[in-house]
Amino acid sequence: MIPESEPLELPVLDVSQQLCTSSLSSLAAACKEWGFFLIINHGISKDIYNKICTLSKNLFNLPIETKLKLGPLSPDKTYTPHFIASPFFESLRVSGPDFTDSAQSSLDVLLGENDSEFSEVLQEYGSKMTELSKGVLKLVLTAIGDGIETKYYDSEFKNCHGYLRINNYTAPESLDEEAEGLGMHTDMSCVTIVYQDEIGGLQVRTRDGKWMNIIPSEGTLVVNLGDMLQAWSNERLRSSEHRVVLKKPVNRFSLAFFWCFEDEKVILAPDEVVGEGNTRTYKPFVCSDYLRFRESNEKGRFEKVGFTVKDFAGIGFPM
Ligand SMILES: O=C(O)CCC(=O)C(=O)O
Ligand SMILES: [Fe+2]
Repeated sequence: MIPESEPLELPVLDVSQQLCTSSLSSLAAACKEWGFFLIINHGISKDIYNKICTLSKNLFNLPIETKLKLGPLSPDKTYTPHFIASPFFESLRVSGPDFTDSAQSSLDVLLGENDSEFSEVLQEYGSKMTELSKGVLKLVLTAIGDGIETKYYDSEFKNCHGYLRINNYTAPESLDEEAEGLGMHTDMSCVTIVYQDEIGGLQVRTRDGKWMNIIPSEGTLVVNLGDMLQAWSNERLRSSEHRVVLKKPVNRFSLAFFWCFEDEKVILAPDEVVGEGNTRTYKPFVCSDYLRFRESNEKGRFEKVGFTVKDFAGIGFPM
């Protein structure tokens, strides 16, 4: 069994403030070392989480036959049933930029009717998370080097898009051993912003292989850097390896907002980001080819680390 890490001071960023040089350098260190950090004062209210949680529970409580109308064999494929990622995990995807439309079409299939309250609240959440993701990404780029954000944000990141996964973890019946709610994985995004409810269970892996608990705290969101940023930055930014463990016999709820490059984007670290005298560690690749590689590969599928962006495009890593 892998030991759990001693509690360490986690990087917390106040995103309502202009960051000073020392906060930027601790942000850069956190992004390189951990691949994640926490944010506060992000302007997303507790109220919106409660609403999404309550409304989503009604959907997850529908019979499985109904939910499977959006399952992996359906045209929409927006619902991931239990036993794909883990026996406990199920998830509904809502895609931007028109979150209302995406939520509405899922609801039409599930309920056969409109639920404007649900689609409106998801639109509000999606728009806020879009703005937050852009802001967070700009901060990360600013942190990794002078002028990087100014030079590359517009040219490289302006076509990014977001989608939301509403995750529901059913309560494990027996807790003789900790149940794995979601196995260790990396996200395929540039950045992912996660809200976890008060149950907790999100863990991030340190470079020396220890698991660090991310204790939930009201008003705090978790930012995980994803594979796309790891490759684009030539590993100056680390893709966070994380998982969810279920330690209590209760339902757990989370929202993960993925901010990603457009499918056709060719990912190649700019020379200035690689830095003089450093070796390039990734071949250029098309974003959608990597997504397909992860989906089609048993070990890379959904949530299993085994085949990641390093295996796909890392120089000196045979595919
Ligand atoms: O449920 C969580 O806290 C994390 C979910 C997650 O990592 C994901 O959906 O990729
Ligand atoms: Fe994740």
